[in-house]
Amino acid sequence: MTFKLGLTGSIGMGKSTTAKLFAEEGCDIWDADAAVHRLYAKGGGAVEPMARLFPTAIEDGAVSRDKLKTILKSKPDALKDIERIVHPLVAQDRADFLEHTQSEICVFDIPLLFETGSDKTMDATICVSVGPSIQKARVLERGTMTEEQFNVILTSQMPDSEKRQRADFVIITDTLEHAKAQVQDILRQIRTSLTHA
Ligand SMILES: CC(C)(COP(=O)(O)OP(=O)(O)OC[C@H]1O[C@@H](n2cnc3c(N)ncnc32)[C@H](O)[C@@H]1O)[C@@H](O)C(=O)NCCC(=O)NCCS
Ligand SMILES: Nc1ncnc2c1ncn2[C@@H]1O[C@H](COP(=O)(O)OP(=O)(O)OP(=O)(O)O)[C@@H](O)[C@H]1O
Repeated sequence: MTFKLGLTGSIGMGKSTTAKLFAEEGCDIWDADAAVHRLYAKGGGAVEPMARLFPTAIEDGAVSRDKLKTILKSKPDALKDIERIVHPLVAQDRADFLEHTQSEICVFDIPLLFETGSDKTMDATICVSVGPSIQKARVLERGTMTEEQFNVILTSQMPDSEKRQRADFVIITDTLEHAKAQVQDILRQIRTSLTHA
């Protein structure tokens, strides 16, 4: 039996970075954002249904994120329609991964873990968090989003404070060394609970 550890956190809080730390400790990782990238790519499962609803978002047989962001700029509500197409396909990708993993502890990096109710399918949950000014600076430093786009995403997510309250564990992502120590401590606790189960 695989122990399923759900990893979440608001935009730019350090999910991918923390997931890599778990991978370094030997955990298999499933990444919801990476699944969306596969689904949007040429030949991916989301291309056809997205083309039906958002024909202008298709470029060279793939879903263009830039085009989607342009659509969202004039129509923020379109995010809900995108989610209705994408989320069931993402759920299928996750089920396929779970069927094939051999890992004792798997980490599921899911930005919308609590919003979609996926937390209920996990054995434990983690929220990564850091102060709001560091969060915003880190996202804008990447240069892939404007402040306006950052705000659209942020307001569509559950507030950080609520995620932290709901999660079984919180990892503060202020430095890599601190995050690594917290990852190792969580794994120690889970492994101890598994050997005593
Ligand atoms: C809005 C889009 C075009 C922005 O693309 P872009 O490449 O600039 O950003 P990226 O995909 O890396 O997302 C950055 C972060 O935004 C957050 N985010 C993305 N989609 C959503 C959403 N529907 N609701 C809330 N937050 C979201 C996540 O924290 C994510 O890690 C893209 O995220 C998208 O198509 N989202 C819809 C699919 C979805 O719901 N994905 C979430 C994981 S299942
Ligand atoms: N523990 C940490 N110490 C220092 N910097 C960190 C830490 N964790 C993440 N960062 C930095 O914060 C930024 C965002 O991290 P990351 O991409 O892991 O976040 P994310 O939550 O996966 O983002 P998104 O929600 O956009 O997918 C990156 O520049 C990363 O280097």
